[in-house]
Amino acid sequence: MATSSEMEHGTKIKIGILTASDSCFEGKAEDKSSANLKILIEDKKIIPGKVVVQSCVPDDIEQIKEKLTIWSDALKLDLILTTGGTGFAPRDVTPEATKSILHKEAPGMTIAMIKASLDVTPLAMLSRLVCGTRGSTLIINLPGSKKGSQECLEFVTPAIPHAVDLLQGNKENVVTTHTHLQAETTPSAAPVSHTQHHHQGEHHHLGHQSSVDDTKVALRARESPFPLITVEEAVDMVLSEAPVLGVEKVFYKDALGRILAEDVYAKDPLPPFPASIKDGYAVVAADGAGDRIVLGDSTAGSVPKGEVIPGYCIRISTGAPIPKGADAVVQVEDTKLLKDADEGRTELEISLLQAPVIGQDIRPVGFDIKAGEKILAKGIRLGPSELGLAATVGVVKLMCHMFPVVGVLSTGNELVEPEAKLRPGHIRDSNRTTLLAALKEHGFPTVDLGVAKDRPESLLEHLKNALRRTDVIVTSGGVSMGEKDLLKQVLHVDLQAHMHFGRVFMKPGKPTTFATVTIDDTKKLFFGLPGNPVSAIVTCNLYVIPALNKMSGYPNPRRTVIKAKISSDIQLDSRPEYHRVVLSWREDDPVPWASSTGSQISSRLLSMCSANALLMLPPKTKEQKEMKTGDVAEAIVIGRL
Ligand SMILES: Nc1nc2c(c(=O)[nH]1)N[C@H]1C(S)=C(S)[C@@H](COP(=O)(O)OP(=O)(O)OC[C@H]3O[C@@H](n4cnc5c(N)ncnc54)[C@H](O)[C@@H]3O)O[C@H]1N2
Ligand code: MOO
Ligand SMILES: [Mg+2]
Repeated sequence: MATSSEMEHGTKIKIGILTASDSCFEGKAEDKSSANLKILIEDKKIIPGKVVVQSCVPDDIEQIKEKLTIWSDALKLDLILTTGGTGFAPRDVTPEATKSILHKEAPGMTIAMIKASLDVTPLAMLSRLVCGTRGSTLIINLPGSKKGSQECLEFVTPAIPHAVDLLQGNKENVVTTHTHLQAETTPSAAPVSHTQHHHQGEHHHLGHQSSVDDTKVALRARESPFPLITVEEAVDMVLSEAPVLGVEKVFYKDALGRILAEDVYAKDPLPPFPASIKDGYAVVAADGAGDRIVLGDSTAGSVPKGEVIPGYCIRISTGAPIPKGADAVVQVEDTKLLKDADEGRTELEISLLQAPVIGQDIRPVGFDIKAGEKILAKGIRLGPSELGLAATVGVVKLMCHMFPVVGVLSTGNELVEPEAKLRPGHIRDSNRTTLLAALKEHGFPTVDLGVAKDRPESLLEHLKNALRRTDVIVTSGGVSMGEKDLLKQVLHVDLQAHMHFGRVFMKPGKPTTFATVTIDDTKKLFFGLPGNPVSAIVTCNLYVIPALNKMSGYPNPRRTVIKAKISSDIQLDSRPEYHRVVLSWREDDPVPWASSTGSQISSRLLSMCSANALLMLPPKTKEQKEMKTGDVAEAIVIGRL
């Protein structure tokens, strides 16, 4: 459901992907990067184009040059992406090969990739990516790794359609882009209306001027302008704003976790032929107990030859078709061997120990599923057995609700990548990892939007990029009262977002923010979660997951709430608390017991470790200051029980 940049651009960019790698060429390594780039372009539509050619060459300067030249001059591709061969290894020669065939270099694109990559890893300093044009073809070197190539491509995608327009001489598109750019960068420009906004939506990624003034720190608000609402009010608001997404046909193998949008009927009956329920002998029941001559066999997957007549039987396996003439199956345990031949290779005669009953151990046609029967109802979630049922009846394309694409953005000048060296004053970004994993665990497609700095321009740039690529944006940090907490202002002032709430009476998660923006008649949801690691994941569970459930078509998108007993006394907080607990069952007690994960300070992610529920504790009152061991409270289930 993410915005299709194809619609914005109108033309399809012809793209080639060239992998330069000795090991991939020799088949010693899998070329994951080029496959991923193709998915990004054709499925995720990050560029309005089509991959028309893909090839892998060794790290050989002549072979790389040859491909680039033919693809530019003969195939007249609009864009060539190379992946691999850009590092410091002796065989890495992609930049040299590229440079030697370019007519003009485009260092700005290289700088854009390196600048943004440096926020991800200091090793980006070693990048040697070259970009430029040959004739009307734009050539971009990307790193060899899947992650690196994806990130770098994403960093330059905002400029690609315009670059192609310029190279192709698409005057109309070029003029529109310039006009919008000028409008966007005029300092006195009034805040855009919704109509203007969605018009600008086509190219808004080309300028990131923010109207938020973050310089007058002394004059910042000393009180939050947002009313403190209850969690119930907040959840209701989120659910009433979240739209149920449209439907699409999904291949059954890709439909796990989707909500079915139309009933599914069986075309054929199951079993499609009368089938045996047991391994034994197909017989004529009226013949009674006693001896039978074995005529042959019927095993699953074959069509039995011959007909069973009184005095005879056919050996049969579970699931095999019942042969003509037979009306009962007698399991092998109820028979005795009378005569065999060829040292037991042939069964000649057996005896039935009991008289069979007509129809015994036979599944008639349509016993499990009748032809035309409704087997899956609209609104159900497609789990393993539902997909199996679709497979059984041969319905391989299922009409399902779309999944929302969810982007996760961290904000904060203090954040570094987990793999980077910790510098003074910095901490590692954990929220992005936690939130992306939580969303993935629920089956939603995610986009890692990286880290924005606590600056209006950086926030705006990241949010605009996110708006193009996702249906729902989940950010963490920057929503409270600090001088660097600018997210609410950027949403409101620069993006004209409708701010539904900005504070909730809860612990953790008080500054949780929810806003919506409508672009091209499509509503995008923003969840500005608080930066404290526990606050972020608790509020993701409380607000984001139900919203995504609703968007995906769940008839009941709310979280599951059960009752639990408290394992030890808990002091109540002045705010309603969502206390992290591990629920487990004790012998002879049907109600689970909730044991606290320890200190509940919202910076302590350890308090989420192993927690499978959030115990909903009421705020402290004069009358009640604590809850006692054995008291019952409600708990939101957030993990495996
Ligand atoms: N004057 C007030 N100060 C604060 C209030 C308040 O009402 N008045 N609310 C407090 C509450 S409650 C919370 S929760 C936090 C929320 O703060 P922000 O959402 O503005 O988040 P930051 O200030 O950016 O960060 C808070 C904290 O979390 C750390 N952090 C941020 N992002 C990450 C990340 N991706 N991974 C790991 N840790 C992260 C950050 O370094 C800070 O320590 O505000 C209180 N203040
Ligand atoms: O509401 Mo904050 O999330 O306590 O730390
Ligand atoms: Mg803050």
